[in-house]
Amino acid sequence: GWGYEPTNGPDTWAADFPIADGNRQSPINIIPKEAHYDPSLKALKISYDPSNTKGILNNGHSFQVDFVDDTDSSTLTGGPISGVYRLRQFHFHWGGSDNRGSEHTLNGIKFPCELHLVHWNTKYPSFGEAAEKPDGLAVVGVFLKIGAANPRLQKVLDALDAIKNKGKQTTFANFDPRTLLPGSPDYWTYEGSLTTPPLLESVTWIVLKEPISVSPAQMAKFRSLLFTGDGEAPCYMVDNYRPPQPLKGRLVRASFK
Ligand SMILES: Nc1nnc(SCC(=O)Nc2ccc(S(N)(=O)=O)cc2)s1
Ligand SMILES: [Zn+2]
Repeated sequence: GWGYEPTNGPDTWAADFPIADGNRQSPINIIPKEAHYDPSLKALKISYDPSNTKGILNNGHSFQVDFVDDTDSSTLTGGPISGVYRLRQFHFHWGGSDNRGSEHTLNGIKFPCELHLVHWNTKYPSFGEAAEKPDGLAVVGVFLKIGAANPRLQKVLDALDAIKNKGKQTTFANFDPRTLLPGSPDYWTYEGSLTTPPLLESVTWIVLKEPISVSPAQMAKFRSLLFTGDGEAPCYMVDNYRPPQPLKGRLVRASFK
C-alpha cells in the first residue's frame, strides 16, 4: 500500500491514484505576496464540544484524534465556506528533523509540523459521501514552529506511548481542539484535495497564518511513533508529508491585508 518510503511515497501515488496529477491537488506553496486579499471573506466560526472526542488512533500514516460526528455539536462555519461542516478528526504531518515536515510551505519554507482539522459538509449524508464532492470537505491547517513547549499539545503527546504501532488505538476523551489554534484569525484559502490517497479533490483549504509553538522534545515524541505494526521490523513515523503540488492557475485568497 501507499506510504512515505522511496518505494511507495508521493512520487509513486499517481500509479494507483491518477488524480495525483489533477488540477486541484494539495498541498501547495503559499506565496503571501501573490495571495489576493478578499474583504468578502468572513471570520471563521469554530465551535467544538470536547465531549465529542472519541479516541486516538495510529493509522500507519499519522495518528488521528477522532470525534463523534453524528450531530452538529462540533462545527466549522463562516470563513470561505457556506453551510455547516462537522469536525471528523484531526491529525498531523511532521519531519525527521526540524527543517521539514509541513505539507503547505510559506515562500518555500517548510515548518517542522502541520496540524489538520478535518470537517465535512452536512449537506451530504456522511463523511464518505462528502469526500467525493467538490465542496464536501474543509480542512483547517495550522503550522507548528520550534519554540517553547506547547502545553496544549501535551495531552495528545502523552497518549502516543499507547499507540506506538500501526493499528493501535486508545481511549482519548474531553479534548477541545480549539485550544490548539493560534490567537490570530487570519488565514489563506484555496480549493484543493486530500494530501494522501485517495487524494480526492473535495477540500476547501483554510491555512492559518499564525503558527503555534512546539518544542524539540515534543517533536521527538511525534517521531517516536512507528509506521509499522507490532511484530514488523520497526520503521519510525517521520517525513509523513506530501510536498507542494502545482498551483495550475488556482487563486489563493487571504482573509487579511
Ligand atoms: N469514501 C471515503 N471514506 N474515507 C475516505 S478518505 C479517509 C480520510 O479521512 N482521508 C483523509 C486523507 C487526507 C486528509 S488531509 N491530510 O487533511 O488532506 C484528510 C483525510 S474516502
Ligand atoms: Zn493531513
